[in-house]
Amino acid sequence: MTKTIELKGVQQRFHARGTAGGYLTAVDDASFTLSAEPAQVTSLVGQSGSGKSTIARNVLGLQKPTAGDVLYNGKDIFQLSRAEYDDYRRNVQPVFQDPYAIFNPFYRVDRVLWKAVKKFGLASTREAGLALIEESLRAVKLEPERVLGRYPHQLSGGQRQRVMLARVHMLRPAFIIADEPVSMLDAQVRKLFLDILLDFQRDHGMTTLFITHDLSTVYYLGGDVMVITKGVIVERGPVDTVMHEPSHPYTKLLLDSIPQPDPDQRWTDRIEVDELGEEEKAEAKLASTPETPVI
Ligand SMILES: Nc1ncnc2c1ncn2[C@@H]1O[C@H](COP(=O)(O)OP(=O)(O)OP(=O)(O)O)[C@@H](O)[C@H]1O
Repeated sequence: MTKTIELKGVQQRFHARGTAGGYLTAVDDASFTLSAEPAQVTSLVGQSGSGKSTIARNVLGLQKPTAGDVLYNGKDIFQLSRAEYDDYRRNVQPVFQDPYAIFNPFYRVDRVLWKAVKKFGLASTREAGLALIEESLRAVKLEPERVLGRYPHQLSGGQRQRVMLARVHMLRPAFIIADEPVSMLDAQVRKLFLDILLDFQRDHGMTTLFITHDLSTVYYLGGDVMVITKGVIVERGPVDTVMHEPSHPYTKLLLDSIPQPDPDQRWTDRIEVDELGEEEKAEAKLASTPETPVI
């Protein structure tokens, strides 16, 4: 059976002071399906505060939607049996913007890889485990001898991100949920990271939900795109079609806001953020206690 992740009418509300009704609708009636076969890249693009990370958290089971369903292979992820849950945890892997939050600064980076080997029983001997770790580090263009034995602060942001990709490579999940994974990386390392994701799709059949505010990254990845604004997915389709023939005014606005390298054509347009002020949004976010994702 083809593995699937399906969102059906997902709505996420948060309590927020100073808003109409005392709550904020971060995601409204979101529905889409990700399928493991054929492997695909689907991007979710929208401005800051549009609800992208909330959808990622819903898909990863870190946030239970106020309404609607998140289904894994047709079953509600919040009601999986033990065996189904284990399968889901192995096959739906996150990659976040800042992997620094996931590494424990007191342990060498090896630990995150060895934990995956042990937790998911990937090797029966230490030698086999090490061979697997080294193979996966090489698959993400890292030299094992330059990474193993180091502490997180001794690696660059791009190297830390790729250690997380090495972990994904070891697990071979059906799905990667990548939430702004390249927004802290420079252009060259960003391209390297995106190429690795495309390799994973082509060579290992991994399907990625790629969350970003950056249309040029979406364009590079290809595949399908969903455009989200104010919690609502307003447009979706193949990247080429959406980019060249956008049908929703918001998509047109996003496209118009891409800076032009032509000095005679300066970037002057601003994108208006939604009706909540930035301060209110920041306050609403602060009011909640962020959970540290456990992987
Ligand atoms: N736990 C929470 N409690 C209250 N409000 C929240 C919570 N999480 C998110 N929000 C609010 O929901 C809205 C959507 O936030 P979300 O983080 O999903 O947006 P985003 O598109 O990922 O933005 P960014 O790109 O800046 O991360 C924002 O207005 C945010 O302040």
